[in-house]
Amino acid sequence: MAMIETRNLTKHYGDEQAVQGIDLTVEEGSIHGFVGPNGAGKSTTMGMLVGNITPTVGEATIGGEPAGTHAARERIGFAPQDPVFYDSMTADQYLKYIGTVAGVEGSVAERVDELLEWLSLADATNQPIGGYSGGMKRRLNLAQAMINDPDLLILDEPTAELDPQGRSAIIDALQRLTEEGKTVFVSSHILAELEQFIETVTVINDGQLLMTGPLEEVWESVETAYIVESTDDDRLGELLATHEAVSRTEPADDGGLTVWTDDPEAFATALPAVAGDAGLGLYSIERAGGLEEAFLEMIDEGGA
Ligand SMILES: Nc1ncnc2c1ncn2[C@@H]1O[C@H](COP(=O)(O)OP(=O)(O)OP(=O)(O)O)[C@@H](O)[C@H]1O
Repeated sequence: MAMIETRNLTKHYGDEQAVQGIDLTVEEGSIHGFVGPNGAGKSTTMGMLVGNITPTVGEATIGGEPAGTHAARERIGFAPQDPVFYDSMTADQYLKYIGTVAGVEGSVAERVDELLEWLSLADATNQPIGGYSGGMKRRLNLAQAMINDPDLLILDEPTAELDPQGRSAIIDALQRLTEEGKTVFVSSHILAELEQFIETVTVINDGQLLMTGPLEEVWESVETAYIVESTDDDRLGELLATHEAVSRTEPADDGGLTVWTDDPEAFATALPAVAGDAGLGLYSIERAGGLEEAFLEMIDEGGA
């Protein structure tokens, strides 16, 4: 069942077409990446899903309920990109306040303790938030989004400006959430990081949808590149350059040969055969780049 569904979702600010006719579906229990460069329209789209921004045209539903209605809002936990905390409050005080406002069922204190423990903030519980590190504030932002045990978490760049340790703590928390059956919709422009844990992805640029679907489809939508290391890369490059399974070849920046193909299966068979016939040995072959390259290529092709 779809947790998020949008049809022709559109937002104009005067002449600024921030989001233009986005159609997307996010299945329940999945972890979905929402990717686009600065100003692409990610925050505006998230605002419309949460119900904080009214679409100019089109609609969004959350678990079948129209976005912005009470029934939709109570299923969502939202962590904005730039949360505003009360610096003089402690995490404990802040979360109890949020929990009371959100009408947490049962004991607010118990829920807050659970979240502080879960997000490794228990030691800092009684320190004022003003003294927290960036990583602690991001985790607190996630905790406030989770206060009501929502089915869907909408997170706007939850790992922005974090060091690798801080990022991995957040990614770890997100993975545990999907294991519990939650749906996570997470925006970022750190693509190399997103691709480690998302299952499906939506790519937007200039307010327009470039693709939405399984991560593998991003791979399939662009040419695949491999870095091959052999006993004679120059010779291998000459031989492969004319092969029908190969689009082009180029010496790789850090040694070896980069080979682009739009038919990876045919290339996998051709490579050892071509090398073998020429008496060349193969040391290694690995896939080059990642979602980052695929994404940049997609944006270029989109004419941005
Ligand atoms: N309240 C507003 N009034 C006018 N224009 C706006 C408003 N909010 C956003 N925009 C414009 O809409 C476009 C999309 O902005 P949005 O913040 O949704 O992008 P984003 O993908 O979240 O960017 P970033 O990664 O920088 O946060 C931008 O051109 C932005 O300047």
